[in-house]
Amino acid sequence: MSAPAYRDPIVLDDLSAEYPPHGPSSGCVALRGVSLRVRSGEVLGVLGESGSGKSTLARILSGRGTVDGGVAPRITGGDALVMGHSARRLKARERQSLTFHVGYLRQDAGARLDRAHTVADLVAAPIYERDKRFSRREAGMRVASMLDSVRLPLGVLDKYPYELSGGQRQRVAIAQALVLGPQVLIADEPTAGIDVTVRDSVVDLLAALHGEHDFAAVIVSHDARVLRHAAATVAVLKAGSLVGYGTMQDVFTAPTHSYVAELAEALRLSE
Ligand SMILES: Nc1ncnc2c1ncn2[C@@H]1O[C@H](COP(=O)(O)OP(=O)(O)OP(=O)(O)O)[C@@H](O)[C@H]1O
Repeated sequence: MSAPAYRDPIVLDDLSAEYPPHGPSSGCVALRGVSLRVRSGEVLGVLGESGSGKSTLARILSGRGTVDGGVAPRITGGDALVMGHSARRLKARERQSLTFHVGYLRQDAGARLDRAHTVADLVAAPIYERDKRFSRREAGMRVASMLDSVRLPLGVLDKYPYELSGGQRQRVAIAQALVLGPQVLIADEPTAGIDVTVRDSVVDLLAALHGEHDFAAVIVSHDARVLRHAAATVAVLKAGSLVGYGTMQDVFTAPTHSYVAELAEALRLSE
């Protein structure tokens, strides 16, 4: 299940994607000719208003296809290469390899943790999904070390999601996304739904984990302030098109689109 040779973990080449018509839904173009790349160890922030295509992009990059049994986005033009795998032509075996190497923190991940399982079982789940006979002892050690990484006490191991705060649940979800030691992390709105007082600590945690584990990451947010400390480069989407791309500094000091100028102004006001 090794990945093909590649230079940059993520390369988007003129990527267009849409949701095909489904039942009463008439379908929708979600991404329009997006090109960008994420280099090894780089953190890219993806910004955009609601409906701009951020989650669609995250979903495609994660290699997971559909979530919640909904319609999966279909690539209609260009391609996304993730660790050398073409998202457009992903075979089942390649998908397995990709999902092993790419951690995915889906939108509302903390809130969606299965209430019927303890933290220990939830964080270990990706390990046993891969290998049912994996050593319990080794998995336990890995889970404990992940909890430590996400700054949670071992006392939460036997707790259920409903016994934790929103911020703690999100940390459990982050531990789950990282337990297989991915080379790429895709985090979709990691601070959404979390109390404003702990929002910064979740972003700081992601930045610290990135420093410790050196994965490449794509962090999606509708809020530029969330990305300010975590991402060096940023891609701004508007109605599925890329309207800003480069270092945070370049994108916001010389905006090339009125929407990016609005974001830059909001950032300045929040300083
Ligand atoms: N399963 C789906 N079926 C049909 N259309 C969809 C589906 N999911 C998203 N869309 C549409 O695709 C477009 C992009 O949606 P997407 O969820 O990627 O946006 P987003 O930027 O992540 O928004 P938000 O910040 O609200 O999560 C929107 O117009 C949305 O209505």
